[in-house]
Amino acid sequence: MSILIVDDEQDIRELVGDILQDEGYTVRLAANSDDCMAEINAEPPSLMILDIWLKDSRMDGIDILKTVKRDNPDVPVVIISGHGNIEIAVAAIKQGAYDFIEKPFNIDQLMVVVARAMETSRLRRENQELRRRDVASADMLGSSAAFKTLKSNLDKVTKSNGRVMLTGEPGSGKEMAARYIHSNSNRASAPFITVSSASIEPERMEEVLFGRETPERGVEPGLLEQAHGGVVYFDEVADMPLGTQGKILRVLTEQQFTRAGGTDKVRVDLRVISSTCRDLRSEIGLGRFRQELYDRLNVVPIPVPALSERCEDIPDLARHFIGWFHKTQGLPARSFTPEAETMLQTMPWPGNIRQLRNMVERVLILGDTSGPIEAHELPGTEPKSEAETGGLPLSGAIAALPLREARELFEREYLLTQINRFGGNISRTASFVGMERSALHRKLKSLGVVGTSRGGAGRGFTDYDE
Ligand SMILES: Nc1ncnc2c1ncn2[C@@H]1O[C@H](COP(=O)(O)OP(=O)(O)OP(=O)(O)O)[C@@H](O)[C@H]1O
Repeated sequence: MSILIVDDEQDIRELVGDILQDEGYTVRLAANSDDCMAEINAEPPSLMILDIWLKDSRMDGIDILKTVKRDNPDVPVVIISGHGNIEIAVAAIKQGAYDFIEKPFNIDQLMVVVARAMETSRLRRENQELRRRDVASADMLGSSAAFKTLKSNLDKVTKSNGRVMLTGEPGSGKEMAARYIHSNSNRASAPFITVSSASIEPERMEEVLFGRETPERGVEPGLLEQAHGGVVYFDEVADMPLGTQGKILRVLTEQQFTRAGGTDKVRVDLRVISSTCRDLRSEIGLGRFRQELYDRLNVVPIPVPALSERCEDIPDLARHFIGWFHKTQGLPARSFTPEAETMLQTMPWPGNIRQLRNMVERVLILGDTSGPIEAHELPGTEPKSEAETGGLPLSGAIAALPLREARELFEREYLLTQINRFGGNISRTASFVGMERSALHRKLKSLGVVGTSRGGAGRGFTDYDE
C-alpha cells in the first residue's frame, strides 16, 4: 500500500511526501516521467499524486495518466494542477483522474482527497478479489469421460496465452469453459469481458468494441480496452458482421486500434477466447466468415461435449442447480425419485446444460413444494395422446383459461422454448419463428419475459441477448 508522488518541484514532492509519511502512508517519489514509469513497473502504487505539468520529462502528466489508466485502471490518480488551470484539470478527470487539487493547496484538503482515494482503491481491490473468488468457485461440474477430456484440454491451455476456439452446441458450457481458463490463468485478477457478437447492433459494433472519444464526454473505453490485461471472450463469433471481422483481424495483427472519433493509438494486451456452435468452415465456404480471422482465432480448438454425450453427469448437475436455486431464490430443496433421474438421463437435451438448468427452475417453481421430484413432473413426460396424431392436448390448466390468457401462456412457453433452443440468441430465434427481431423483443416484453445481459455469470431462462 504505497502512494507515488510525481512532481518536478523537489520542495512540493518532499513536502507532500513528509506529510503523508507522518500520517502513516508509505511514500515513493518521482521527479519525471521516466522515474514515474519505472516506479509503476516495479510495483503499481495504491494511489498516485501527479503534477500535470512536468518540466524536462519525456511524457507530460496527461500522457502518464493515459498510460496508467490503460495499464493499471484500478490505481486512482489525483492530479495537482497549477492555479487557474481548471480546464486542464477537467480534461484530466475526463481521462479518468480520480480528483484534482489546485496549487497552492492546504494540507487538510490534500488529506481529505488522499483518504477518499485510498478508500476507493481499497474497495476496488476487495471487489476484484471477490469477483475472482466468485468465478473460481463457479466450478465446473462433471465426472464423465467426456467431461474429463474437456477439463484436461482446458487445463493444458490455462497457463499459455494461446487463442482458444471452443466449439459445441448452444448451452453446452462454452462460456463456463472460457471462464474456467481465465480464472485458472495468470490473468485471473484482470477482467473477463464477453463480447456477444449477435446482440450488438452491427452499426454500434465498432463503438462498443473500440470505445469512443468526444469533446463532451471525453474518453469512453470500449470492451477491448476494458479487457486490457485479461481475456476477451467472443461469444458466437459466427454472428459477427463481416465488416467487424475485418477490424478485429486488424486488432489481432497490430495489437492496437483507434477509438471512434479519436486519433490516439490504443495498445491492448489481451488473451482471446472465442466460441461457436456452427461449422465455421462451411461459414467460410459461404463467404460469411473470414478465413484469416478463423486461422488466427482457431489456434487451439477445444470441443465442448453436448449434454447427451455426458448423460452420467446429469443427476449431479441437476442437484447442483437445485442447491443453487434454493440458496439464491429460496426455491424448495427437493431431490429426485430414481425414475425421475432415469428420465432426465434419457431425455433429449437440445438446449444442453442451459435447458437442464431452466427445467430444474421451472419444476421447482411450478411443482409441489415437498417430497422428491417425480418423473411425471418433468416437462415432456406427460402421456402423449393426440399430440402424436397431430392434435394439441389441452392441459386442465390451459382449458380453464379464457382465450387471451391461454394464448399468452402458450406464446410465452413457445417463445421461451425457442429462445432456449437457440441458446438465448434473439436474432436466430426471431428468424426461426418468423418475426422481426424488434417485434420479438416487444412481444417478449409484453409477455413479461425480461432479458438479462449476456455475459453475466448466471444465465437463466430469461437470459437472452438484447
Ligand atoms: N460444467 C458445468 N457445471 C455447472 N454448470 C454449468 C456447467 N457448464 C455449463 N453450466 C451452466 O450451464 C449454462 C449454460 O452454460 P454456458 O453459458 O457456458 O453455455 P454456452 O455453450 O456458452 O452457451 P451459448 O452457446 O448459448 O453461448 C450456464 O448457466 C452455466 O452456468
